Amino acid sequence: MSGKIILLIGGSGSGKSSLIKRLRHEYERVRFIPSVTTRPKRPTEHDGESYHFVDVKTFQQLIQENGFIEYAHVHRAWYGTPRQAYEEILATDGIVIKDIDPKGAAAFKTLFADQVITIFVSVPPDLMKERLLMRGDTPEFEARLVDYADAWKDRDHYDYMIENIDFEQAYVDLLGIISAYIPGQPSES
Ligand SMILES: Nc1ncnc2c1ncn2[C@@H]1O[C@H](COP(=O)(O)OP(=O)(O)OP(=O)(O)O)[C@@H](O)[C@H]1O
Ligand SMILES: Nc1nc2c(ncn2[C@@H]2O[C@H](COP(=O)(O)O)[C@@H](O)[C@H]2O)c(=O)[nH]1
Repeated sequence: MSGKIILLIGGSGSGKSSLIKRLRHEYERVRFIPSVTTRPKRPTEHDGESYHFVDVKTFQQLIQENGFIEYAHVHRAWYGTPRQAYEEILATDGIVIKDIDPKGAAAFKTLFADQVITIFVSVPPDLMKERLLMRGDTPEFEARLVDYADAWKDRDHYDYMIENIDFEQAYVDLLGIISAYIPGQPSES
C-alpha cells in the first residue's frame, strides 16, 4: 500500500471539518470518506456527506462484520472508520483526509505507520466555547471541553500542530504541511 492518510486531531470546534471542507473544495484528488456515527444529525447535516448516521444496533452489527478500521466512543456517541472504502484508496497512491479523536489516530498509526500524518489543530478555549455555542452544541458542551483538555495534554504526540484562530492562516499552514503529498494542481472550481 502506498497511499497517504492525513489525520486532523483537536478539540471540538477547533475547525477540523472546516479545514477539510476547504481542502476538498480546492483539491479534488484529496478524498474524504464519511465515517459512521450514532450521533444525532445536526440540522445543517445530510446523511452520507459528513457522516453516515446509524442507530446503535446497526453500528454494533458493523463491528461484528469487521466493517471498521477503528471505532471509538467520543463525547456521547460512537464513531467508526469504514474499512472497505479506506483500503481501496490506500491500495493505490490515493490521499485521504479525516478528522478523528486521539484514540482513533493512535489506532491508525499502529496499523498504517508511515502512511499516516497526524496534525493537531489547536484553538484557545474561549474561542472553542464561542464556536460550539454558535453551532448549537449546548447539551454536550461540557463533555467536549473536558475532552479537549485531555487531547491538549498529548499534543506533542503528533507530527505537526497548527493553530486555528484566523481561518485563512490555519488553512495556509495546513497546505504548507501537506501540499507535498497532493498530486496535481488545485481544481478550478
Ligand atoms: N478560524 C475560525 N474563525 C471563526 N469560526 C470558525 C473558525 N474555524 C471554524 N469556525 C467555525 O467553528 C465551528 C466549528 O468548526 P468545525 O465544525 O470545523 O470544528 P470541528 O473541529 O470539526 O468540530 P468537531 O470536532 O466537533 O466536529 C463552525 O461553525 C465553523 O464555521
Ligand atoms: N475515532 C474516531 N473519531 C472520529 C471519527 N469521525 C469523527 N471522529 C471524531 O469524533 C469527534 C466528534 O465529531 P462531531 O462531528 O460529532 O462533532 C471529533 O473529535 C471527530 O474528530 C471516526 O471515524 N473515528
